[in-house]
Amino acid sequence: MSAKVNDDLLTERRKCEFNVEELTNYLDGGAQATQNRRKLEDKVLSTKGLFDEVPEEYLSHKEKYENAVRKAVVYYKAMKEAEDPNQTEQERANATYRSLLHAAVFKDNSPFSLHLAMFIPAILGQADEEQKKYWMKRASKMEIIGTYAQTELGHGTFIRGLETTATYDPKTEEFVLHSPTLTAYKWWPGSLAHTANYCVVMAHLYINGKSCGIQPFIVQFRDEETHQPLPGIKLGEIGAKLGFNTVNNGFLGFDQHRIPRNRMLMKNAQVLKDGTFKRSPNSKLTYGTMVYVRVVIVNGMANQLARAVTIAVRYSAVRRQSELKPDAGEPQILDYVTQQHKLFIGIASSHAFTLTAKWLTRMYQKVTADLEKGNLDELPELHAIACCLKAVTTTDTSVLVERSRTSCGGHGYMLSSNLPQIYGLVTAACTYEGENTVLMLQTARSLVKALEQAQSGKRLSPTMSYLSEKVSSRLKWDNSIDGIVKGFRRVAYGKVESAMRSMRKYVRSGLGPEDAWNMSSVQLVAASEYTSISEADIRQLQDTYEDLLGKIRPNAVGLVDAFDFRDQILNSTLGAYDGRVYERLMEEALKSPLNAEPVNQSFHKYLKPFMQGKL
Ligand SMILES: CCCCCCCCCCCCCCCCCC(=O)SCCNC(=O)CCNC(=O)[C@H](O)C(C)(C)COP(=O)(O)OP(=O)(O)OC[C@H]1O[C@@H](n2cnc3c(N)ncnc32)[C@H](O)[C@@H]1OP(=O)(O)O
Ligand SMILES: Cc1cc2nc3c(=O)[nH]c(=O)nc-3n(C[C@H](O)[C@H](O)[C@H](O)COP(=O)(O)OP(=O)(O)OC[C@H]3O[C@@H](n4cnc5c(N)ncnc54)[C@H](O)[C@@H]3O)c2cc1C
Repeated sequence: MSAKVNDDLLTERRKCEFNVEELTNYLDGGAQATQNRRKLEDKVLSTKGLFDEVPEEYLSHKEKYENAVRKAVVYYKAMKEAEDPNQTEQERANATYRSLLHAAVFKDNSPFSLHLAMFIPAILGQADEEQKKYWMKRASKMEIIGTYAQTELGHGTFIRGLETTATYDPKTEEFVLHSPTLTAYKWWPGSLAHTANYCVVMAHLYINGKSCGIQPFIVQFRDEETHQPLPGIKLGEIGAKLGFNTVNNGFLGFDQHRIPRNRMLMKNAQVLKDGTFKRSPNSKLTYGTMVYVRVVIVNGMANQLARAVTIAVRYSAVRRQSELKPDAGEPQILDYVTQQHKLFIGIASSHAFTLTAKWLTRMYQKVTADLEKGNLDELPELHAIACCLKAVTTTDTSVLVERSRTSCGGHGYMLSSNLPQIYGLVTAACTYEGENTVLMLQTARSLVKALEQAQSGKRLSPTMSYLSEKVSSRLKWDNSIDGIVKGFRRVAYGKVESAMRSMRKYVRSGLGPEDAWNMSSVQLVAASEYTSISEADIRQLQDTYEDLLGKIRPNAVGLVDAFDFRDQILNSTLGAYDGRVYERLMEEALKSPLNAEPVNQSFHKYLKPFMQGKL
């Protein structure tokens, strides 16, 4: 096997200064977890019918979807069969997330993703015990396929502005779902168009003409046998997109569609038979499914970034270009410090996101356990932090994946590199589950509140306590980890304080608080830094940084090998373990349908008559 591996990659692996397997074990959560994950991958990836004969990119829009449904079914069954009964559910989930197994099957994404990522979590988080028992029995076996239908044509961010109505009719003990306008149509939910037959719909509840806020309802919209849309349902697909083309995002309108009373998910708020409305202890609990997915996204970004950077680093070790020194031959492009600068930050960020995701997941689990006991104290903090980390990790990942793509030059533009598709997946996350600017502003809102509390002498939660630390305006720069953290805190404090000062200035000038907020919102999102780092500090930091790039250089291939993605999961001509980049590019090019015949019919139909002046 090693005879086939590219020589440069072999040399890189010999040069590596650390134990790659140890890092892999660390990422998996132990040596046993690595073994379990690899066993799962062996089993699932040996399943027949899981892979494409014709590359996904050469299929039509309709064929792509149909092929994705075919593969989703085979993949789901393979995953079920590969389940190890001796493992806990958490261990199985960890192995699945870490391996990114689905990426071996879908270069895009699965038409079942919303069922697993949102429909089931919405039932778990929003249904009462009886409802949970009934619906989970069906949903967990996929007897029904569901999605999460919140966003409408007219409103995504502003949930309180949703127009779909659910009007309670006490006579029949039913809710009447209705889309009063075009902009009330549900628009975007994945799987909605042709895959799912049920969904959790977020709609504005009215009882006796009185608004009772946005509530979740479980709605059947297709017949379970024929899959035909039910009466009162208007349904379709929203069309081609930058990515997510196999996810089957759809639209859905209701025309006075009736559902029984027990289809409102009633864990938090309830409607009794006679129409009595029992309020939720906190109206924001209805937004719980989104908080959960924001937490999951952070880990998803760490893995997708690791995948992109693995492809780009391996390619950069194989690719030789230009000259560094006369007559020294063409160097590996990984030897250019600019290339290291583009890529090593991706490796580091992936690790940072992995650790952050672990921390955030623990926080989520704790707050959720508290909520079950009726303690809502830490919900605002979880919301603020999940918003911020979702926004920061998706923004950074998009930038770093795109940088990985362009760092591969022309070959990174090829769909066969898989980098454009990975970009399509991660950039979507900047918008879905809360548009990033909007989420940053949610965090800013909590920070401003916290600073006000700090200034009035109140104690802050641990994650925001830096706002009450006494900070001198002239920080003495220190390049240690502690020093850098202190520097960040100083910058963060400065940003919040400056935004707050700006808001107060606008209020003093006569603006209302909402307008003052809007005027200061650029500062609130990315306020200018009153940082006290001097030019000399920056120069020193830059030297340290270049030094670090040099230290990482011999370990770069080892570091990405440690992510331990199989070739099938990387799904890339540029990133395979053996580095046969050029051979794979040619093999894939030959799969283009245009290469099936030496002369295309368009020559005789259009080009020849055109070139001969006969057209
Ligand atoms: C394979 C791909 C590669 C990546 C892998 C990733 C792996 C995982 C993903 C798997 C695939 C998933 C596929 C895609 C799924 C996308 C699904 C969607 O987009 S579904 C659609 C997703 N759609 C969205 O995400 C919509 C985004 N919009 C929103 O979330 C809200 O409307 C809002 C938060 C912006 C405002 O809400 P509004 O009601 O106007 O509230 P106000 O501003 O007036 O603030 C009032 C007070 O409430 C507080 N508070 C607010 N929220 C919460 C909370 N959750 N909790 C607690 N508190 C909360 C707030 O702090 C404030 O407190 P205070 O200051 O007064 O004390
Ligand atoms: C791939 C993909 C999959 C999706 N899947 C689903 C799904 O399964 N189910 C579902 O229900 N939805 C889904 N969505 C919808 C998604 O959740 C929304 O698109 C998202 O919440 C953003 O809302 P919007 O499109 O209304 O953007 P808008 O809110 O209209 O944003 C447009 C611009 O306005 C700005 N803006 C809006 N409000 C403010 C504000 N208060 N302050 C400052 N700026 C503001 C934003 O920053 C942005 O620049 C999906 C979206 C995508 C792209």
